[in-house]
Amino acid sequence: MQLYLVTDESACLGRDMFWVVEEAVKGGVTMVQLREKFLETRAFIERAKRMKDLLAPYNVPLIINDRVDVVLACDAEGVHVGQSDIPYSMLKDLLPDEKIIGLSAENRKHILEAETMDLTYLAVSPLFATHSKTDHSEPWGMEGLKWVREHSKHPLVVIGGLNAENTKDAVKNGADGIAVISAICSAESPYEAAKYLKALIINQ
Ligand SMILES: Cc1ncc(COP(=O)(O)OP(=O)(O)O)c(N)n1
Ligand SMILES: Cc1ncsc1CCOP(=O)(O)O
Ligand SMILES: [Mg+2]
Repeated sequence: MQLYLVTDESACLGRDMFWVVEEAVKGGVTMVQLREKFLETRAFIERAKRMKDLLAPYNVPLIINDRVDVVLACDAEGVHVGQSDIPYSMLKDLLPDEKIIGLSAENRKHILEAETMDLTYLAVSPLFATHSKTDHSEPWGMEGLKWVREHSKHPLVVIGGLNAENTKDAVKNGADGIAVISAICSAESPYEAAKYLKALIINQ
């Protein structure tokens, strides 16, 4: 979870997304989320299976955005859901106990509600404004992250506008993991970008 890559084919500058992901994993990415907002179900499953085969030799877990059916169909390691997605209580019934569950929290109420949940991580979303998600809510900012760290028992992932300039600060203020789309997918070298971010996280 330390360095978490969220995929977005449109952010990959015309390069093959699987190539981008493999370079990023070689550079130090520790978890990958397949985020497909427009694919039909069968194409999503096929892509998820291919991604799982790519990640397995590196022991990097595959997380599926939004879709429990796709998690089950390709035996991915887990799911990431937001506040408008399938509710946590249903997820717990549908998924085997060992699956990773990540949940987005967009405000203080979400953080407090999550205290009774058995989550693998809670995403502070978004930390900063970003063009990679058009419908995001009001950013938490660094002060917001400090508040979350004081009030949540969960491992925290930050997402939204994370890059080489602000990663160290986010970790200092309570982030256990940094999740990115553009800082890796749109980097000239996804390998070097991941390596650099990973070093910032480890040596903070
Ligand atoms: C690691 C991580 N954090 C937050 C999100 C956002 O999830 P959500 O609010 O459900 O929005 P969509 O990604 O589904 O558009 C995420 N995907 N990953
Ligand atoms: C999927 C998602 N959820 C909250 S912000 C975001 C996009 C993060 O993209 P970037 O790392 O390019 O800011
Ligand atoms: Mg969602």
